[in-house]
Amino acid sequence: MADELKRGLEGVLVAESELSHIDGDAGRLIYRGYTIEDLARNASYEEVLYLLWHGDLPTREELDSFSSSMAEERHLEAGAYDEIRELAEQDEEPMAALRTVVSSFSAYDPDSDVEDVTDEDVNARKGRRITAKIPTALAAFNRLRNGEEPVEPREDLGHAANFLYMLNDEEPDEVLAETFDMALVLHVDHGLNASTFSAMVTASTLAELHSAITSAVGTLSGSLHGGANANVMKMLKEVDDSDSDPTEWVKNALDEGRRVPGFGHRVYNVKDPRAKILGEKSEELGEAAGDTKWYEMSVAIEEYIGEEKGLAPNVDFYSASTYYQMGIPIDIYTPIFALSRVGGWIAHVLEQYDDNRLIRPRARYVGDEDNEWVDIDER
Ligand SMILES: CC(=O)SCCNC(=O)CCNC(=O)[C@H](O)C(C)(C)COP(=O)(O)OP(=O)(O)OC[C@H]1O[C@@H](n2cnc3c(N)ncnc32)[C@H](O)[C@@H]1OP(=O)(O)O
Ligand SMILES: O=C([O-])CC(=O)C(=O)O
Repeated sequence: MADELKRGLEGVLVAESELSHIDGDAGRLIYRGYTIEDLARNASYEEVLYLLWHGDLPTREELDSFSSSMAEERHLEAGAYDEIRELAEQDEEPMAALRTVVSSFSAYDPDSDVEDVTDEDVNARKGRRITAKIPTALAAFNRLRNGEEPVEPREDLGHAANFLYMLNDEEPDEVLAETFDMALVLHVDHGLNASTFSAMVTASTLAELHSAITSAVGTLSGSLHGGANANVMKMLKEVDDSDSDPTEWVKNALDEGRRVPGFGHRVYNVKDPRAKILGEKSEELGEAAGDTKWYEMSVAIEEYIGEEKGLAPNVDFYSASTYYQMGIPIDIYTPIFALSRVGGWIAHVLEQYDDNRLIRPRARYVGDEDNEWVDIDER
């Protein structure tokens, strides 16, 4: 057995996947062979979900039927609303609230007692339900913590537009709906990122889908992963409030040994292609509002860190100013990442079930050997 230690599993191949591929030197990302640029420009979130879950792009008829079957699952049971109300009253942190709610979805899932956790038809239904209900739960949580009543989902709106409608109790205009839909497409899958791997590890024990997705939500929340998008916006606001030059501010942060959120990546050695697309969106939104301050500040930081540290922005860097300009509260940026990424988690869990082997690496033991037992009263 090889004894080479790979800290953080860097570069280690642990599975075969047909879902997404990252060329980290070229800055290229594909889902099932389609470039992220083509998908972002042309496909809806539902269309990409279908591609990931079913293997091919849907025909118009297939997409209509798939989208309706998702929309039908958007509602939440009364018990789920009670739980969300309680979490909002306790002022729970949004990712923790989401993790709890996603876990509890299994209590209301009509397929939860099916014994074969790998059953494809059952998992297709469970996957649709989990993905369809997360936006409803997140929008309800956000409203309840602000003292507002939840807005019931509408089945006549797309996945992205319906979320914004439930969040704001107002149908979004076309620009907002399309921008949000594109952001969901950009975030849905990304190889074996930490949260996806976490879902796969859980599934590999033959735990069922809700457990795998709950593991993944917890893993996404950390500041080295999905949690970085909210930290980027907090940083931009801190820079703005300090009235200092963005590059001066970042220089100080780096001198203090701080990590700058939204920069660096385990796989990309160049700019993340998703950051390019989101950067353009951020600029467009700023221009439409007549204020490109956030975009310009971001560009100044990107240029400085590129020159000084050779680090490029990842997906979280420009999603921050994009969401901010859409009026989305900063502390739900990471739950929104989960709202999209759940589609990728499910796709990878289905692949895992399809060709399962328990995931169980080893650690090199560096602890004591041959200690003598000492009775408790003699220690
Ligand atoms: C959706 C996503 O998950 S995208 C990633 C989101 N996370 C962030 O944006 C948080 C900031 N970024 C980081 O912390 C890292 O770049 C990670 C976690 C994304 C990747 O980490 P790793 O592949 O393990 O790289 P590692 O942590 O070894 O960093 C390599 C070097 O670059 C430096 N570095 C990496 N990212 C940053 C950063 N954002 N700011 C400052 N320095 C950084 C490290 O300090 C390290 O330098 P050293 O070798 O002198 O110690
Ligand atoms: O791939 C990764 O390690 C992190 C990332 O960009 C993502 O999950 O989208």
